[in-house]
Amino acid sequence: MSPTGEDGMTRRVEAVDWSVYLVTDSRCGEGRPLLQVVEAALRGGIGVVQYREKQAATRTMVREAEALRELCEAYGASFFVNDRIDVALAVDAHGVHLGQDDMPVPMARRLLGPERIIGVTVHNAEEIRRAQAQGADVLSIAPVFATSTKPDHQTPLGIQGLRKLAGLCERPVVAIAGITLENAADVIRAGVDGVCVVSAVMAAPDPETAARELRRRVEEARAARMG
Ligand SMILES: Cc1ncc(COP(=O)(O)OP(=O)(O)O)c(N)n1
Ligand SMILES: Cc1ncsc1CCOP(=O)(O)O
Ligand SMILES: [Mg+2]
Repeated sequence: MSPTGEDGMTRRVEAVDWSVYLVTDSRCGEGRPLLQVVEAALRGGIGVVQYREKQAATRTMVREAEALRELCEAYGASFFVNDRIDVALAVDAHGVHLGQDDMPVPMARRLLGPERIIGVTVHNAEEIRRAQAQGADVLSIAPVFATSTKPDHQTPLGIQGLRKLAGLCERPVVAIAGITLENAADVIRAGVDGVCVVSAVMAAPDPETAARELRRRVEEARAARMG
């Protein structure tokens, strides 16, 4: 399959730009419409958007997810749905993101087919080994730092813990939790391909500038890492 589908969206995992990965949370947008905040973030250079909505009715979710998928398409970004394989399929998302309590990867693969991307949250070496063996396409190491955005998170790994786990990953790998403009470069230097953020962009007074500045710091840190 070509990196870009007929609709202009990037479909192959190798072609996804993981640098700055926005996970949405409608409670973090300071009352602003979700689409408005995400569009500003896309203008600032977000490469991946994940629709993460825990409470809404399914009808609301498919409406919002479809609108976000179209927006991502317009900006050449990739679009994922958190947890909900049915919603991902209904709106033709690039893929889904699954945690350790969500649909197991082999079952998700049967439902999604070979071409949609499956991302998996990993907290330790055993989860990395299993996710890779089961064919996850991208790993998200969590939690790097403490965050109030997901209060039920596990004990934070810190930069040293992140570095150890990132070294075990043979697939694209990102990191999440408590990532801000101030620590994004340290996270990239620990060996991941991108940073995932909720509040650093969703709650920023100016989400476009926040996304642009995050991207600049990620690119600088990656360039320095490569020497
Ligand atoms: C990119 C990314 N990484 C981690 C998570 C968390 O997934 P999960 O552990 O299933 O928790 P919920 O987000 O479902 O509460 C994520 N969503 N995205
Ligand atoms: C979805 C998710 N999974 C682990 S932490 C987290 C939330 C991260 O939010 P923030 O970027 O605001 O710390
Ligand atoms: Mg989940």
